[in-house]
Amino acid sequence: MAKLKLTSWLSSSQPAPTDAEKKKDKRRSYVPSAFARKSVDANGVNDKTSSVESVPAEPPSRMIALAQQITRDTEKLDSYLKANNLPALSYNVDVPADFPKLPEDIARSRRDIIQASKELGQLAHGPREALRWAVWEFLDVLALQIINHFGIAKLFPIGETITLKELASKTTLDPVNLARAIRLVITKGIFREPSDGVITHTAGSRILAEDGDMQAWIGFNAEDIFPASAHVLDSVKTYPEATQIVQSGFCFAFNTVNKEPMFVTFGKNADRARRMGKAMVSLTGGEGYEMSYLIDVEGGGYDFSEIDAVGGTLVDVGGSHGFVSVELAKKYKNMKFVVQDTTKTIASAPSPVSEDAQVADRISLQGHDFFQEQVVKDADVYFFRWIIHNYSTPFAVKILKNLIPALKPGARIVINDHCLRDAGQEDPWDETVMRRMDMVMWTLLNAQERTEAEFRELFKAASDGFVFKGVTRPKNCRMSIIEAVWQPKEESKEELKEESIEETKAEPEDKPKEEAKEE
Ligand SMILES: C[S@@+](CC[C@H](N)C(=O)[O-])C[C@H]1O[C@@H](n2cnc3c(N)ncnc32)[C@H](O)[C@@H]1O
Repeated sequence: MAKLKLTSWLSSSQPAPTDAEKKKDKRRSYVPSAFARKSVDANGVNDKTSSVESVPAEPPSRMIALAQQITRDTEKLDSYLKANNLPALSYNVDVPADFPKLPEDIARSRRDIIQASKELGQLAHGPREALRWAVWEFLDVLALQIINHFGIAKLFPIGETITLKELASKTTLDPVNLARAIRLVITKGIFREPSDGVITHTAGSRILAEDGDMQAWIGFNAEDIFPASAHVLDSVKTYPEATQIVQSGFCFAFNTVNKEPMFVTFGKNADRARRMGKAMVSLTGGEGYEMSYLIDVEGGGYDFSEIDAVGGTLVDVGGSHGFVSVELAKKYKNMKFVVQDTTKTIASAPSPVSEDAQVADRISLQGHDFFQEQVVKDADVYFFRWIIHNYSTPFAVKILKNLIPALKPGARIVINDHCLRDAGQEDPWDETVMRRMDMVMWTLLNAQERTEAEFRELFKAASDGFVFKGVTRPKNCRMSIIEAVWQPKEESKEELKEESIEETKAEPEDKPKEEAKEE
């Protein structure tokens, strides 16, 4: 097995790494950086994300500054809503579930309100009490898990009331237990109790009642990720290097350690697999993840027009049912697409893949395991969306290496994933979401989100023939576009090809091939 060429944070002046340290290094290409915020004010707040104006003489306290900012931004948002005949914001059952697309400055105000009010609340709690109760947030998830699992929101009509007793009679839940769970979610604006023991809907409970994808999102998070997250500690205590997909918190939670990865477990349970699929639909339809960001070139999406002009081919590796390729094919009328996924996933894809024959005729679907050598030779683009973040470094490197025998000079590798910025450099809410996603990857798959430097290292570890082009990110989108181009030194391609084939036979330790076979 060829050695991974990863930058080590242990400089040569330091003692030689132990075996355990070497194993840890395999997981991620560690890039020292990041804990120092670039621009922090005297109160420890990142001034890049705060639009509080400084007053030269005697600055207001942080709390006052935050409160003033909240007032200013709230007035701005409220005026915009009024000017556009949009309903005032409330928990009322009839308010729209989503904001319309807002102009940039109003969207900025909205984000600042969210962040500033969170910070103000923290300050008002004080450090000790804020910490004490931060760790109890999992209990909110528990209550939501119960409410969602038993479909409580669907049990009585929107706009009507129901007694807790009657509501309980429609479930197998004990009325006292139902009341306990429902009264905790009420503190989050989900349902309301206008009089003792009488429940009615809010906008939040209405979504829970009507949005099947949101039910799946909550179910997947509360019933799969939540128990799995409670076992990450077991997993890292047992396997500190945390690189193997069959040794994740998920595997510990569901008794599949060293047996099968999560994808295989889900492949054996149609309901769970469907729930995860719908949860992904909910996520990718949500703010910051819409597919339009990839397509909209003016907004920073990827420009495939050169490839389209020559009728080139894009391979959508791990492309599920091909919905990304379908959207691309609608915009690029000459390109061809090969969507690859596990045989099981491909078998369940809609046929035709699109109602539009001009689109469908240019898209073919193919069962292919990306832990095997790439079978589509000389394509122009190999595209990975939401794939590389599912794997720790040894696996991700292997996926890239498996491309090499198929690559022609100039072939592009385009990854569409999160790309983490240095700590404190992201919009605070986006940073929270992206770092939580990083924890989800760890929990489920011993995988990770990556920084630009880590993506660069990943390509470098796979082969020097990959020339890293960099990372772009469409405005307001959380996902980035990471690109490398295959430009091998003449003599190295054969060598790399042999190396890749050898590694397909040998590594990584937990036999990823089984994953694709069973899926
Ligand atoms: C998170 S989904 C991403 C799907 C799609 N690219 C998207 O943007 O939504 C990961 C996909 O990888 C597929 N997959 C998992 N293991 C695979 C393997 N070994 N070979 C090919 N596809 C695989 C799964 O079936 C799933 O469709």
